[in-house]
Amino acid sequence: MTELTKFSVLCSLFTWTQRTKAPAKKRAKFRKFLDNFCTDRNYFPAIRLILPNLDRERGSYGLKESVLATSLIDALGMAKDSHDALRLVNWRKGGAKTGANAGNFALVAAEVLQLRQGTASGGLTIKELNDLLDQLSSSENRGEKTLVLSTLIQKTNALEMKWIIMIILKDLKLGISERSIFHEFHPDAEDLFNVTCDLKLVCEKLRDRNQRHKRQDIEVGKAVRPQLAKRVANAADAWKKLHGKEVVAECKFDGDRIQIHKNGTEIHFFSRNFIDHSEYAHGMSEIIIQNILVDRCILDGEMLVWDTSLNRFAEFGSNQEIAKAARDGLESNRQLCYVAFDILYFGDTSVIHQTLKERHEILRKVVKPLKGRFEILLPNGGINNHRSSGEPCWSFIAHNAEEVERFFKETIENREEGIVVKDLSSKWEPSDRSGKWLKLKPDYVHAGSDLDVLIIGGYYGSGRHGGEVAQFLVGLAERPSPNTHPKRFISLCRVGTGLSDDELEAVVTKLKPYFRKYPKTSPPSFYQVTNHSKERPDVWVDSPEKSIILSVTSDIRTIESEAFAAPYSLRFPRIDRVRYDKDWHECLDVQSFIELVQSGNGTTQRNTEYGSNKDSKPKRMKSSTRGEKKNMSTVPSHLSQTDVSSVTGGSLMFSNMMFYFVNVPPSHSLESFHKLVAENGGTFSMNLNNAVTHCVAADSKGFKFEAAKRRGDIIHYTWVLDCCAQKKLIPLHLKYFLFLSELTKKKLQEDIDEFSDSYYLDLDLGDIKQLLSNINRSEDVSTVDHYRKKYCPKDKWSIFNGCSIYFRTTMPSLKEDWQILLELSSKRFKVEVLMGGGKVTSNLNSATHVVALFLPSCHTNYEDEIQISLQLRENFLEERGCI
Ligand SMILES: Nc1ncnc2c1ncn2[C@@H]1O[C@H](COP(=O)(O)OP(=O)(O)OP(=O)(O)O)[C@@H](O)[C@H]1O
Repeated sequence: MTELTKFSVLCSLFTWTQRTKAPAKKRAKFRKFLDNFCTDRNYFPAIRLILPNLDRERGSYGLKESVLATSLIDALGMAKDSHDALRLVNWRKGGAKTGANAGNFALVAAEVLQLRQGTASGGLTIKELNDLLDQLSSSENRGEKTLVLSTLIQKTNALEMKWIIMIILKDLKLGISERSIFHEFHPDAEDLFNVTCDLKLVCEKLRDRNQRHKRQDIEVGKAVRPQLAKRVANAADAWKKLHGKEVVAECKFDGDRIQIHKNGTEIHFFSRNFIDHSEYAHGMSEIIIQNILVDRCILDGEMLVWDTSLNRFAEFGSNQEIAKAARDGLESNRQLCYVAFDILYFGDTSVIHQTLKERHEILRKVVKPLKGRFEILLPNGGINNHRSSGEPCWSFIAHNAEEVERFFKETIENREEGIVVKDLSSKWEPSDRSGKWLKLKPDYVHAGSDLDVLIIGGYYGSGRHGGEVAQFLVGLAERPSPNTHPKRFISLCRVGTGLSDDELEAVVTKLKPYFRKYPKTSPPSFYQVTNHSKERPDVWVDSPEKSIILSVTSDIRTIESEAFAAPYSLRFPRIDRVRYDKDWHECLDVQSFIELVQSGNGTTQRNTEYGSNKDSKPKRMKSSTRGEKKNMSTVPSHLSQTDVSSVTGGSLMFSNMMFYFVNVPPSHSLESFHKLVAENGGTFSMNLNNAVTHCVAADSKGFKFEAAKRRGDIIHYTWVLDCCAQKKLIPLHLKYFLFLSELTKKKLQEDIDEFSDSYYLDLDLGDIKQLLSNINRSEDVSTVDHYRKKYCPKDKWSIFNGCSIYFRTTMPSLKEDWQILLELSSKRFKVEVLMGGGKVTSNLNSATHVVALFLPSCHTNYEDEIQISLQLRENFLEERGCI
């Protein structure tokens, strides 16, 4: 009898399975357990404890490690500040005693429990345990949960309690896959589970291992394990894999994968983990009922949020918030929107065995789309119909790899997550990831030196990294006043991946002396942080000037962040490398970060165009839970609009043009350019958006420049100045381009050489200078240096190589004729310097040497000085082997 079997038997099976390496032996032992202890073939009570993550009969326990720790402390009646209580709370770090177990909550708990529970089994049966776990999941507050936990503690020993904790945390770490357990249980178990997601049903229907089960089709009301996509490296790869097939390429929407089951007025919203998300019902059920034209149906798709004011999908992460707002009847310009990309069932038949092409046709007939609320994704029609012309479409039939590649690029430029390429002749198969759907996502963006962040805190790891800091809280600098170092750092994100174990250890070892714990409510004052639990590190770096810079990369998209103090956080951040070569104060500042996010993020750009009546603020920044962010300006000073209200009109030469200044030369301010543009009838944007017609820059460096390059041509700022000086629109000769896009290059291929030099346009001296300065000469310079060193190491033609010499020739109260003499002699010296490969400079600041010339005219003391300076000169020449 399964239910009367002692839980200790199951514990022995767990312990044995965990220790045994050979998969076959593990499976054999599991079979033995089923045959010997489940003689009544009532398998579910035991199997739900073996595969707790698949059991949907019991609701969630609402107990993750930290709540479980405090509940156990109460259940055991321990003082909160006792040594063992702290070990439970700090389970990731562990204590001296827990060393090896740090990072594994169940093991740390078992150590603590061992001292209190002893080793004798409490004799709990499988039925009693299941009843108590039912109580635990249905109890509504922590007090009730604590009572159930204390009953469990009374009826078990430490070993049994350890396994119960693992069941509650839904991860037994047995080292045997779900698939092996299913296969050993019954050859059809996995298939049946995939189409029903119902463990109880699987256990009940497949009691006889020798009796095969007729392949079951999907049913309305029972979640199906979703078909998945396989990742490919690039469009060519995708094309190769689907060779000869008819292929549809679709945008990869970034929301929650949701299966909608409609049965009359009964609607379910099943997630990938087959949880029914009833919170979507308030915002969506009515729409689903009215716009699905059949009574029974299963749709596959993505739940997203549509922003009606921006007319686009909102960034990932707001589904729950908007679902709650819909439930509470709150007005908002954002609403839930379901995008159906497939149909699995309609009427009274499953259609997963039909081809995708056929399913698309069914989808078209069955769903009446509603803009921004309920969309269908079809290559011809559906959501594609309301994209404005010029915008990339959401889905299309691809004819070659180049088309897929272009679509992928457009989608990424539009800041979507990626694309999914599908075989139109394929069936829909539950849980399949064999390659009928291929996903293409952008690689991490290598921000290079631009995304340099400072480590400000550390989190203890779990498992292999238990007991040591394994992740970091990183921050950006608050922009310091000129010529000073930053004084405060603003939390940006938590990052843990990217470093090898050795690299991680090296960083942690270096920082260890500066790791300090601070009370939860008062973190170090030099960090601006939130009180969000996700952010709170286990230790802080208590002196930023001792900390280390990390270069991080991330998915190209950022997210608005409530957890961290910076207005945006990074999505899927990774450590690119540790920047031991950089000082702590060389960390990126938050305003530059905002600038680079906004320069590349379509969702934040619409309202920032000069001349529009719209609100000119960039995207609203969410306030943190405790309002720390309120003190920070949402619009950094360099992003705030230039006030051009007082500008009086000049020409209209820039009319119909919108300028975006990537950067400006030090000699000019951004405002001055904005004013020039406005004076001449143009408009400007603070961000790089689709309306910008002219991207202008002074310098081809930086993240913003890279972002602008991805979009197209970049013009040198001198063009704007030249137009204004000549009061006419000068043709955009090639010399005015700082960067030419491939498209423009192609167009101009017949007119220019590799350095963008025109074959037939006449150039003046200024043009040539400009052209030369556009050429990256670093390689040429190093080649010249190489030959100079090789062939004339101490030659008189290169004695002044590398010197930049400033001549002081003016002297106060010098007679005119003496002054002429002095200048004549300095001329000779200057020629000498030039002949020796040096430079003469008139800028004292850039000089490597200063030469003062004196004449024995008005003051006798000068004679001494002449002697000294001549002597100096001789020494100098001698040093260089000239004398
Ligand atoms: N047009 C689409 N077709 C299929 N899946 C889509 C589409 N748009 C968005 N998706 C999402 O992409 C997922 C498919 O990718 P995959 O199967 O690899 O899921 P994943 O493991 O969650 O991957 P990722 O982390 O890349 O989203 C689906 O689960 C779904 O949520």
